[in-house]
Amino acid sequence: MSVLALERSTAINAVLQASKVCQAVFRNLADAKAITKKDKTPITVADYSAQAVINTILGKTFPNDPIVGEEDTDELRGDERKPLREKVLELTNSILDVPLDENKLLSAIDRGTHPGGIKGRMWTLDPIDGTKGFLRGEQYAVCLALIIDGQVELGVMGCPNLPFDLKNKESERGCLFVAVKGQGAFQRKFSSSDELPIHFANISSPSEATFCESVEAGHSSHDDAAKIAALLEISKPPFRVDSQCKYCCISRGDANIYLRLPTNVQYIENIWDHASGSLLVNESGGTISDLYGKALDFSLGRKLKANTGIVASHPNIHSQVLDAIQQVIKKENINN
Ligand SMILES: Nc1ncnc2c1ncn2[C@@H]1O[C@H](COP(=O)(O)O)[C@@H](OP(=O)(O)O)[C@H]1O
Ligand SMILES: [Mg+2]
Ligand SMILES: [Mg+2]
Ligand SMILES: [Mg+2]
Repeated sequence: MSVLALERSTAINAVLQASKVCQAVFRNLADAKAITKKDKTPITVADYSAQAVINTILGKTFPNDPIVGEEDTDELRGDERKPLREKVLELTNSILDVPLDENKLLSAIDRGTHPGGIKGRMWTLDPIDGTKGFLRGEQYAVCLALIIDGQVELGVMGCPNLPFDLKNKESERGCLFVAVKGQGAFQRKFSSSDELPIHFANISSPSEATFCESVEAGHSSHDDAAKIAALLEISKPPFRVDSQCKYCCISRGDANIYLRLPTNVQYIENIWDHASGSLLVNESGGTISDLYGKALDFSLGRKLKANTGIVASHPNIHSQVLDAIQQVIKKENINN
C-alpha cells in the first residue's frame, strides 16, 4: 500500500460527501440565506454542514487527528439561531450514515478549532472556499489537506461547478483534484473514480501567459495585477475565478500564473485557503511562493503569518514574475 493511502481515500470520500451537501444547497440557492460572521464575511448552511460531514468522516477513521477548520459554532448557538441549526442538522443527516443529534452536530463542527502548529499530524479544512462565489452561483471548492510536522502531505479539492474540460462548454461539471507529496497530481470527475495525471502547461515567456486572480477585488488587488501584467507584457485578459479552483486551473494548464496581491496590509492568509492548492501546484510541476519568493510556511498556526500574498507559476517564469511584483510593490511603498 502506498504512503498515506488510507488518508487519501478517506479524504476523497469526505470531500465528495461534503460536495453533495453544497450541491443540494446550490440547487436552491435563493433559499440559502447567508449570515455574516464577526469578521464580516458570509457563511451559509452549506459551509456549516460540509464542515460537520467532513469532520465526522475524518473522526471515524482518524479519531486522534486534530482539525484546523475555518468554521466554528459561535454564530450557530442560541435561541435565535435554532431554525438555522435545524437546517444544518437536516442537511448533514441527509448525507451521513449515522444521524447526529444537535449536540453531536455542534461538537463535530467545533472539532475544527485546533490552533495548528509545527508538531505532528493535523488536517486543515475549508468546507466551502469561495463562499461569495457560491452565493453568486459561480465557482467554489471544498478543500481538505493533511499537514504533518508543518508540511502539506496530502491535498484534496472538490470543485462542483468546474467543467472537467474548460475548453468544451458541454463538458461535465464536478471535478476532484488530489495530490500526495512525491506521488503527483491527479484530476477525476465526480461521476467516475478514474484519475488522470495533470501538469502545468509548459511556457517559456511570461508574455504568453494567462494569469488567474480572485473575482473579488477586495481579496486580491486587480489594479496591482494589471500593472504586473503590463510589465510582463501579458496581453491576455485576467482569468477571474473564485476559490482554490484557481490552483486547479493552473495545475491542469488552463492558465499559467496565480496572483494573490494583498489589498490591505493587515490581512494574513489562512492555511486552509492555500494548503491543498499549494501541494497541487508543487505536484503538477509548478512553483509557489509568497510575493517575496519565500516558501509558504504552514507550521505557524491557523494563519500564514510569515508570508505576504501568493504567487504560483511555471518554474521557467517564476523569477520574472517575482521581479515584476517587486517593481510594482516598491513603487507603491515609495508613493505611500
Ligand atoms: N481581505 C481579504 N484578502 C484576501 N483574502 C480574503 C480577504 N477576505 C477574505 N478572504 C479570503 O478569500 C477567500 C476566497 O478567496 P477567492 O477570492 O480566491 O475566492 C475566502 O475564503 P472563504 O470563501 O472560504 O471564506 C477568505 O478566506
Ligand atoms: Mg469564509
Ligand atoms: Mg476559504
Ligand atoms: Mg470557506
